[in-house]
Amino acid sequence: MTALNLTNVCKSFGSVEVLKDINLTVEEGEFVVFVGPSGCGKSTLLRVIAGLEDATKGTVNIGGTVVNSIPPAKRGIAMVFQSYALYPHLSVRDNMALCLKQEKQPKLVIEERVNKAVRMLDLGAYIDRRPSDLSGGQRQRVAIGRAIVREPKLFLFDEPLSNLDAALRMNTRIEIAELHRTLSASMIYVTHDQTEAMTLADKIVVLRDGRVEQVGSPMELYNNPANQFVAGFLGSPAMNFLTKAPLSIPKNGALGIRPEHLRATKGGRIKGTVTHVERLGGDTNLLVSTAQQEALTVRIFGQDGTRVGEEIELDFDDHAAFAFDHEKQRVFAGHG
Ligand SMILES: Nc1ncnc2c1ncn2[C@@H]1O[C@H](COP(=O)(O)OP(=O)(O)OP(=O)(O)O)[C@@H](O)[C@H]1O
Repeated sequence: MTALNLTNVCKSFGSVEVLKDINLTVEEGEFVVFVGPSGCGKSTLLRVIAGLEDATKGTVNIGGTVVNSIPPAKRGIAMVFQSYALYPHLSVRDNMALCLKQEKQPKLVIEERVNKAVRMLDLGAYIDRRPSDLSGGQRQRVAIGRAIVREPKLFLFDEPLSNLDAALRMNTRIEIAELHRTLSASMIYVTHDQTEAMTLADKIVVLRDGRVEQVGSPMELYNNPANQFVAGFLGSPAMNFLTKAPLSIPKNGALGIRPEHLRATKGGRIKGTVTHVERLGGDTNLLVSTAQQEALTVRIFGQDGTRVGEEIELDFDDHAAFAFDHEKQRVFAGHG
């Protein structure tokens, strides 16, 4: 069954059109990530699905029911916010149980579901604490627990890791992936972080300026971007775009080459000077200024001894390069 179906969804605030004709399907059990630059409409789309905003046009169908006129609490969804949104005066247990109490669920059911979520999220030691006595990561786990106990048809996450530091982000990311495997639930997750998108998603939806640019599995989008925006958005360091000779480049277009596909080699077609070296341990990133004054990033083996100021010759396999036309769309003739 389909968990979510969006048909021609539009959303305007006054005269500003924020979502433009969004069509999207989320299959049951799928982990779908909305990704895109700040202001592209990710959160608004999630809020329209949740019912916190009304769609100006189009239909929102959750689990086979059109929910446009159904209030958020009755849509069978649970949302986890960046800000946790916990009740400060309630304990962890009561924060998690509150929604079920409001639904007038039997006491035994509440206890069972809360205990199960507590075990799943390893929150046993904190059950009687208030949110103010928890770390950011623990608070976010409580917020996730509060969503789990509702046993929703669809989980919605709005940048849930943004307030956590780098190490905790990675741990919590893994926990969310494990949770998805355990619950086999349908999940939609909003982030502007492409690492989160690549590592968590079954399916990534790349949004830009209120429109869907491309939908696909992480590696589909990485290996087969439909346009220059998607190509440049996914991948770290980002794809290089060359626009000047001596290479064969579409008229007024660009040639895209990922940093890991460039290699230093004598007689290479791209000549340049190393302007900066970033040693990350396992990898090293070289910033190179080409003879045509274009900046390139090259990812090489971490132990390489290249220094700033060195002359360098670079090359790549032609089949690893992507050609984009003057409208930034992918061109397949001759490349890719
Ligand atoms: N209530 C509102 N009234 C007017 N404009 C709004 C409202 N909510 C959002 N917008 C506008 O809609 C656009 C999309 O906002 P949204 O928060 O969905 O973007 P986002 O992709 O989630 O961005 P970010 O990654 O920065 O959170 C922005 O230009 C924003 O200013």
